[in-house]
Amino acid sequence: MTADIAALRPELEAGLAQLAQEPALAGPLLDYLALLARWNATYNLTAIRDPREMLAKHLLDSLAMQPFVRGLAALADLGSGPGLPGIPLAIVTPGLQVTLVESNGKKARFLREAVRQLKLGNVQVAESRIEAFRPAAPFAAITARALATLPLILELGGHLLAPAGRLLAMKGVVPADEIAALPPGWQVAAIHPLQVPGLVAERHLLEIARRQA
Ligand SMILES: C[S@@+](CC[C@H](N)C(=O)[O-])C[C@H]1O[C@@H](n2cnc3c(N)ncnc32)[C@H](O)[C@@H]1O
Repeated sequence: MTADIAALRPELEAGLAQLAQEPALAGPLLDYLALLARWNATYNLTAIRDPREMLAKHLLDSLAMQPFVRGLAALADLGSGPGLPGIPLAIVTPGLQVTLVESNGKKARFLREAVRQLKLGNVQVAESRIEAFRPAAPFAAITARALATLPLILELGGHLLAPAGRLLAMKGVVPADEIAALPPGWQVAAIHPLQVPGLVAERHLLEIARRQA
């Protein structure tokens, strides 16, 4: 790990404390950040290039939704890109199986390398279009961050959810227009404002579920 990334530890530990997470998790999270920053220099995996900025906008932003996946057995992170929010969630939630669904070849290659180097035994990589992905069993939840509108996410990945499963979508301001355009059979089950340490921007987690007959 380079010195500039190691120097982020106090800031990350403070953010983890604010999110009621163990400070000891800073180690594996910084290993992931270091790998992401290294690959990003060549492969352009994320537009955010400064590791310090990645800490709040990628790591802590992803972890702010962790209370809503705690207790789940398995989820699929759709359009995971460089593993967000799936990899930070998997690191801090070892009992959770996380499948990262990503169709871009170089991003999927990075994800496989991250799983290998960081020894993420609870993470699988599915290099696939979301809409073409056919897992052995449906998921209790699908996550999506910076992927698409709510209706499009459901169109692409609704088939991946178990009957009582939920889409957990990270958004900035609550997208009233997207909610109004939800496909028939789906409804908002909950909207949670999120506090992301180091970010002033508004963040929300939307839970979308099937309407019960
Ligand atoms: C803007 S990036 C967001 C990445 C990550 N979720 C994040 O929060 O940083 C969207 C990602 O979704 C992937 N993607 C878009 N449509 C997809 C599809 N239909 N199937 C699989 N991956 C898709 C893209 O390749 C890209 O990596």
